Amino acid sequence: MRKGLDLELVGLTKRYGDTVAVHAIHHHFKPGVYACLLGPSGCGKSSTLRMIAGHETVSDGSILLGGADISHLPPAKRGTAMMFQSYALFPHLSVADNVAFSLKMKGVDAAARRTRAMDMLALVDMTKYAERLPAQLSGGQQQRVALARALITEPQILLLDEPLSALDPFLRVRMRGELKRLQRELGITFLHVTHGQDEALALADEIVVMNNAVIEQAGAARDVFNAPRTEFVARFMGGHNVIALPQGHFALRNDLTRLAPEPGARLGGRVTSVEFQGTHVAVTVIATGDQDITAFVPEHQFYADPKSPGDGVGLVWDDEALHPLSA
Ligand SMILES: Nc1ncnc2c1ncn2[C@@H]1O[C@H](COP(=O)(O)OP(=O)(O)OP(=O)(O)O)[C@@H](O)[C@H]1O
Repeated sequence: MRKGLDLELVGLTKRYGDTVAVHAIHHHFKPGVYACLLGPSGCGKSSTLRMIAGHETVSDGSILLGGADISHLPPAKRGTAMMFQSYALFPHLSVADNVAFSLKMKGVDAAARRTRAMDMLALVDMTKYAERLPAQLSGGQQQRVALARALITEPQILLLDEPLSALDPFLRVRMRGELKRLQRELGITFLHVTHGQDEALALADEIVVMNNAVIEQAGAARDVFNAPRTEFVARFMGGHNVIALPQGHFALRNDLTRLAPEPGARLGGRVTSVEFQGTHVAVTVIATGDQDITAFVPEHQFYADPKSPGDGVGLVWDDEALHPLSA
C-alpha cells in the first residue's frame, strides 16, 4: 500500500440549517497515525468524518490531503475509504464479490479483481469465506469483509465510523486488536470515530476529543488522559476527580487519590460508597465543599484497613498529581 500523506482540516465547518454540527475546526493528522475522534453523542464526530469521506458537503473551510484540497472531490477520488457502522454489504453478492465491487466499478477485469479481493480477504483472515453470502457470516466476520472492501481501494486514509459498536463486548476487544494490527501493517492513517474512552485509549496514537462542535483537546492518548485541560475532558475521559481548591479547579486521577487519617489530610470527608472492582476498590467520599471524590485503593491495601459508608476519612495526594483545568 502507498503511505504517507498528511491530512489537514482547516477551519472545517458543517451547518445543517441553523445547527452548527462542526464549528471551524483545525487539525493536522500526521501520516500513518491511528487517531480516534472521541466525544459524546451529537458533538460532531460523524459529520467531521463524513465531510472527510465526501459523503457530506463542507459548509466552510477545507480538507487538505498531502497539501491538495480534496474538499469538493467525489468520494472515490479522494484517497479515502470509509467503513460504515452497519458494514453496508450487498446481501446478494458473495463475500469476494462484495470486496471486489469497487474495482468492478472502475472497470478492472474479472481475474485481476478476484486476485486483489483474495489478497484483501487473506489480510483480514477471511479467505475460506470468499463464496459465502453476508447473511451466512457472524457480525465479526461481516466486519472483516467490510474492512477488506474499504482497503481494496488502497486508501491513504481509512475512515471508520463506530466500527466496533455492533459487536458483543468480547468480540469488540478482539476486533480492536485486529484493527490496530492492520493499521500497523499497512502504515496508513486510520481515523476512527468512537464515543468509548476505553476504545480510544486502547487503540489511538492520537486522541481528538470533540465537544459541542469543536475540538476540546487533542494529543497523544497518554497525554490527554494524564493531563486533561478542561473539566469536560477530565470527566469524559474518566478515571479522574475534578477538585475545587482555593487555587482553582484541578484534575486528579482516582488512582493517585489516597485515603489517610483525617488530621493532616488535604481534605476531610465521609465515605458514601465502597465498590469492589477486582484489582482495586473504589471508595467515594463526600468531601469539604460538598464534592464527590473517588479514590481507587489497591484491593490488598483496602482490605488491610477497610472502610464503610459513614466512616470519616482524609484525602491526600502529591502536588504533581494535580492538573489545573481551564474551564
Ligand atoms: N443530516 C442532518 N441534518 C440535520 N442535523 C444533523 C444531520 N446530521 C447531524 N445533525 C446534527 O448535527 C450535530 C452533530 O451530529 P453528528 O452526527 O456529527 O454527531 P456525533 O458526534 O457523530 O454523534 P453520534 O455519536 O450520536 O453519532 C447533532 O446536533 C445532529 O443532530
